[in-house]
Amino acid sequence: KKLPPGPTGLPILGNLLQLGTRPHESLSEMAKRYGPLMTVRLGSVTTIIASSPETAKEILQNHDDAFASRPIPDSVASQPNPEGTLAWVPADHRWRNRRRICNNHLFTTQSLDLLRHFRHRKVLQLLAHIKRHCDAGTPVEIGSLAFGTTLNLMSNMIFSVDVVDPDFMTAQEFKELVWRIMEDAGKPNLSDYFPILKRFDLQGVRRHVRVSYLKLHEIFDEIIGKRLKARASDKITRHGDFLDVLLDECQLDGSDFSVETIKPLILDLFIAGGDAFGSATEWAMAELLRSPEALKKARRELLEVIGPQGEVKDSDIDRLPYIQAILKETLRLHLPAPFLLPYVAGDDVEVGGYTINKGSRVLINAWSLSRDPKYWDDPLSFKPERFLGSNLDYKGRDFAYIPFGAGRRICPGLPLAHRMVNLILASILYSFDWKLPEGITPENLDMTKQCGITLRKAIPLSIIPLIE
Ligand code: HEM
Repeated sequence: KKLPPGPTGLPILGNLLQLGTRPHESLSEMAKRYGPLMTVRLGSVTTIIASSPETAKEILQNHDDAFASRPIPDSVASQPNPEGTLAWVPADHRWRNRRRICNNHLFTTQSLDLLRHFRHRKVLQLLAHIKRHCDAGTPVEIGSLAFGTTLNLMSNMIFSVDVVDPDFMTAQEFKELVWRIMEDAGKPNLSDYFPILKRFDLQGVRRHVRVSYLKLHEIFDEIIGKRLKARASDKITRHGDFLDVLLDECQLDGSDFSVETIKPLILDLFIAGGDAFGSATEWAMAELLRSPEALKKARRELLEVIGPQGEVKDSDIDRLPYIQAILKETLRLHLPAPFLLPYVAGDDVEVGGYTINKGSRVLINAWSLSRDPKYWDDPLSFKPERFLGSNLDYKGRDFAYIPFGAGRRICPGLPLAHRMVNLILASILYSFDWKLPEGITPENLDMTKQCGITLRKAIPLSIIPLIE
């Protein structure tokens, strides 16, 4: 069997040290030498890196059966009942069941249409908060505000309550706990590179992250407990939210759902959704403040479509091609998940004349695909125009551009993300003009990325809202 080629590594550590602080960049450089299907050894774990649209398509589409499962990171495994998650379980009947329920009750066009008023209300609360900063002339951290707005949107879809103070003053605990989990889960962890060392938890990641997991599970316990009590009484207690659906499922004969296993599923939705939304909004605004022409064009489109005295609604998004192009271009340059989520080979599979052995980890370097000069003209420049009049979108059909992944494990939140991030972006651009704080110019705005569970801006973007 011929393994894909790759760099020679050190004894024990393998190629771990060659990853550096920005693994998507270093692996992209290595792929130039070793090819679009490359083997690296990360500690004791053999990992295959796919870095071309062709190899990504082979893995995610032509052999999606063999690459349908994921390895579970040690930090995720530290929460109670980790087998209840959606993102980190093998693609078996339980995974299918969870995807079906999420798809049918959260992400269909019909359910998204029904929740329009929630999204609208959450965006109005965000705008009211920004207005206060505008009146005071103080800057806002736009990524963090978008993150909080998303958590409340999700918590209303799931539980019919706000988990973050909609005025962004108090009740930030939920937000901080989710943030802390993302920070901990995003740190390189020796237990994942040397599974034999797991039980020693040498960096204390498992112990540390478990505290946040337990606190969030406690918050969920309280909400679920209240709902169960109400359901047991005679009152009319249906809220029509996702928790109702999950509790109904728990009651079915032979159900693989229980009150314990729905908590990791709910948490997955908060973690997967919140950070990606926050990061996409923040990068889009950073790029626009570096490209005053694009910012002007976006505001002009909004004024023409919405008129001078209106409000952006989610039904307007289809009529805002330039805003949509800004989001697409942002996700091309700043994919929240540069390697998507990891896969594990369920079988020996032949790809491009090489064998990927059963049990190998597989990473798709989607960051590298969406900057490859073979497929993109002037790939490092921010040019939303490249998406205007083009059929290219992020639905996983074109393998040079897969910020939401592709194949059977493509992001289920894509339809919500499409509506919500476009709505937030359009609303904040329509209601305010924006400028950088004193001393920061479009040329010296720091765009350094920080690798964690997502690729965030290392220095949070702080910008000043204005009303003309
Ligand atoms: C800008 C927004 C978002 C981006 C860029 C994004 C991106 C991704 C990516 C790249 C994956 C991995 C796909 C793969 O491995 O092929 C993923 C998986 C996932 N995403 Fe998203 N996502 C976003 C928003 C959301 C939202 C809003 C939710 C839920 C409310 C969500 C829930 C999930 C879940 C549950 C998975 C795991 C699916 C599975 O393994 O079956 N995402 N997302």
